[in-house]
Amino acid sequence: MRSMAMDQGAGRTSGRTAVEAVGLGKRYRRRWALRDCTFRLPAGRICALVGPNGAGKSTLLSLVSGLTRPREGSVRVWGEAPAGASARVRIAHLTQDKPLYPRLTVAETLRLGRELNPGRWNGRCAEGIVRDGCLSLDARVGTLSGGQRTRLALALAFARSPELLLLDEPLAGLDPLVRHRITALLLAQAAEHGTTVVLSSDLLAELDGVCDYLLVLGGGRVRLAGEVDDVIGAHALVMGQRRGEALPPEIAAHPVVEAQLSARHFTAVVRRKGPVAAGPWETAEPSLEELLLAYLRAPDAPDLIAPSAEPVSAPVRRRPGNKPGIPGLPRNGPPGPAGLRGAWKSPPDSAPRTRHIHHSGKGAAA
Ligand SMILES: Nc1ncnc2c1ncn2[C@@H]1O[C@H](COP(=O)(O)OP(=O)(O)OP(=O)(O)O)[C@@H](O)[C@H]1O
Repeated sequence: MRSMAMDQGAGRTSGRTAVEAVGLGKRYRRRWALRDCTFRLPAGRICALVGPNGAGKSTLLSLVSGLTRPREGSVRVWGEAPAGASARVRIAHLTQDKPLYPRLTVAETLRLGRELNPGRWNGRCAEGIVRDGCLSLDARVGTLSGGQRTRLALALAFARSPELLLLDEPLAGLDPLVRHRITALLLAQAAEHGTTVVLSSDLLAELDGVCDYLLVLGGGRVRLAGEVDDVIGAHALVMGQRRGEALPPEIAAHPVVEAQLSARHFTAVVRRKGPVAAGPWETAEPSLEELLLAYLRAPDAPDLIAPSAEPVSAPVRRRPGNKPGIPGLPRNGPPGPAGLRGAWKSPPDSAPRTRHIHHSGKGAAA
């Protein structure tokens, strides 16, 4: 699936900036939901927005769509304030509850969409999406399944011809087959119309191959941002036989994002400072899912803002201890054996497992 997104994206990627946030913060009463959020999303990307519950994903989408105003900092969409009239027509925001009128039929819903969006309603697109899902035009929205409602909501969103589409967990609650169909629909439509998409999702395994850009939030801040390939390429997954209490020093010499030690084996995701030394262990590139899981399990691991995600208008303010961007590493270090990723899915032994070691800086497992 990765190549699918990359191929579709390649032709429409440009140097333009779709979204740029600088020091963006939102506070609800006494608590910050999002703070010091700085990143750039280039146009034409399919960006995964990932983070644990309460990380601020919905808040960020609302700020980008202009639904909510920031408490501090700024966000620009196509260089403009998102709440302004000219930016607003270029943005579609599908919130988690996918607001639709249950008493209207599908046909009435599409008619309403046309009436509310004069001059920029693509009826052929909406009808095509509805027809491909075999939705009856006479069916009442209240009787549709979750997947059918999602399809109708996406039909409304794409028919508005947005240049930026913000989707808040559009795949939640759908069965795997429907998720696959909706994802394929999303990729095809985004490719056809050149839409920049931000897709919030906790279905980590399904983001690989769909998204070519990554924004990971945690604790109300940006933890990872940039091209998926750049971010993955800055890390290594190392696994081998355990010999002692700690990780081998050659591996612990790299900043350890997360390490797991079982009775006989260790696995670690490290931020590579250079090639990982050869030794009695295997080194591979982590999959997107492995990398995301490592960061989600290690909330104190250092943030990584790739150069591709640095705003043009202002430098990224780094938290103490965080290293800048990706240090121009050669990709991949020593290659792992073929099929390693598949094998990694199951634990390397069945001994009572696992000790998670989280590091915020230099690794030295204890
Ligand atoms: N309207 C609101 N009033 C008060 N607090 C809010 C409001 N909306 C969000 N919050 C708080 O802001 C924080 C971020 O919430 P947000 O919904 O943006 O996170 P999220 O990453 O989308 O979470 P989830 O994955 O559960 O949807 C949470 O602590 C939440 O309780």
